[in-house]
Amino acid sequence: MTDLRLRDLTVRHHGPRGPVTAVDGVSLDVPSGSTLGLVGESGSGKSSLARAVVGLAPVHAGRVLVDGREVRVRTVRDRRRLGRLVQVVLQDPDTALDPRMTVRQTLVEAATVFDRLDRTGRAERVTGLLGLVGLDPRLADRLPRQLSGGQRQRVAIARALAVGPGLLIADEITSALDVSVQASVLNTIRDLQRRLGLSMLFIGHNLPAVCHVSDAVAVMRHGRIVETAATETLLRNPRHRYTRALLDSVPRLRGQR
Ligand SMILES: Nc1ncnc2c1ncn2[C@@H]1O[C@H](COP(=O)(O)OP(=O)(O)OP(=O)(O)O)[C@@H](O)[C@H]1O
Repeated sequence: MTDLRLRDLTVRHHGPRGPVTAVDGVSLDVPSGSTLGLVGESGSGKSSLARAVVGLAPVHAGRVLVDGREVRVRTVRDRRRLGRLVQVVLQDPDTALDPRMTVRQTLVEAATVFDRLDRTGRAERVTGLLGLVGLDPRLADRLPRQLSGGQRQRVAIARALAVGPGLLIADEITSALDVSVQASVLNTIRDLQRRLGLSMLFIGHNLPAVCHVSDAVAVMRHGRIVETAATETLLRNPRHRYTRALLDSVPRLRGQR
């Protein structure tokens, strides 16, 4: 079990036209074993926040705390050490997976980063991981291009789980998928989070999808958090007008309330 806390986190990129403050003094908590949703429109800074947690975007100010300890990713060794606790799954499985590696090779590579496994152990781990994400073990010897988008995303999730992390950051993991498979991938990630007792930061722009998997939701706009509340509370009684606007732009959700 792993908890994540951000304190006054500011992320600043150095763009061609000068510095861009993508995340502006954000504080949030992902308590151990729970899911915090982070929702906001494109460009609100969600990915910059996620990337900063794992050292892929520059922390300009503020602190990232994992299990109460401040994280500073400066070296490959730092990133490796953090990877044992925190794994990220990104939007596009096509670019995340190596096209020349079979599913088995991808999963074995991830599973043996920290653990030594013999032949039997490797085979068992691959089967176990595929089962966890709802994939048929017979897909193990396929290449990514021989899988559907949804299957590829499940492989990316399995790879993230292979090291046994305590915290998963899911950044728009269903956005690139066909609408027809989005719900099943959402359900899979929600079940996994519960079964494995993972902590999760679930990032998306689709409020119903984010609410579906999250215990609490933080709403982000222009690099700032405008509202954080338990999911039920946010849906029933949104306080910020931007949250209300997000809710009102989803007719299906309004029908459900
Ligand atoms: N590497 C970078 N260099 C310069 N500017 C960047 C970089 N990455 C992001 N930005 C800028 O930071 C701001 C926030 O972007 P970010 O991708 O974090 O938002 P987002 O909410 O994740 O949006 P999206 O869902 O479209 O990815 C935007 O103005 C974006 O143009």
